[in-house]
Amino acid sequence: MNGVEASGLTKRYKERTAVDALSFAIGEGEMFALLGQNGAGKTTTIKMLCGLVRPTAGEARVMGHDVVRETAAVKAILNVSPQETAVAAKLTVRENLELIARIYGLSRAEAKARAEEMLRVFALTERAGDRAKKLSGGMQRRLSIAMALISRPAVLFLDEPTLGLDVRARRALWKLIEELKGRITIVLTTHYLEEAEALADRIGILSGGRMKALGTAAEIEAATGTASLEEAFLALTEEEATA
Ligand SMILES: Nc1ncnc2c1ncn2[C@@H]1O[C@H](COP(=O)(O)OP(=O)(O)OP(=O)(O)O)[C@@H](O)[C@H]1O
Repeated sequence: MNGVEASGLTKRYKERTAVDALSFAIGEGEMFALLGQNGAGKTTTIKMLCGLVRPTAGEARVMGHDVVRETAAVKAILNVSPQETAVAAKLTVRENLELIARIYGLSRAEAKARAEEMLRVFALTERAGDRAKKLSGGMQRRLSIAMALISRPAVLFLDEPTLGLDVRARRALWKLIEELKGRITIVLTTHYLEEAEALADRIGILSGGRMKALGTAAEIEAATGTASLEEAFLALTEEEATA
């Protein structure tokens, strides 16, 4: 079974086509990076895959469940770590984790146990009693991803997971994300091409709502006759930049 698949997936807002007939499949356990300039359609695509925005046309499935007809099932098996971290500033780090676990229906004891596990995995145990607003940007990102993972989703969407982080914090987060590789299906959006190259099994490049290329970094470079992912990206998104 594929982790995520889309067929002719389209979203139109009045005269603007945000996502234009996308068809692709992401294997179960694959780490997939969705790249594109601002306004290329990444967020709209992810919102449709999460059942948050209704497609104008086409269809999509998450672990075999249709995102429109089986929205509840889709929401139960995926989770999202959004661009703006969804951390409650006034709650402690541990409380944030337990709250999400409880929202997902875990018992108090289970929620506590999972929160401790996440604190350990994400190296936040020492800060567990601190209010979330006191954490550094890197720690808040780690907490945000830990919160998305506490429900043990089969599919995880990571929207710009390392936005605004310094080099060291970014590398630390890459390591944590890498450890998830193969265990769950991950769709990650990023503006950092080196992040996509470091983490993703395959990369999709969106421009003007269309998938301009899909494959490994090497395949995309070969298909565009370029020597780096950055050059390939610039070549594939040129049309949009001058439109
Ligand atoms: N609710 C909406 N109503 C009208 N137009 C929208 C709406 N949401 C998105 N759009 C338009 O759809 C297009 C794609 O937007 P989207 O947010 O998906 O891009 P993105 O690739 O995620 O960009 P970014 O990198 O800036 O986050 C843009 O032209 C945007 O203005």
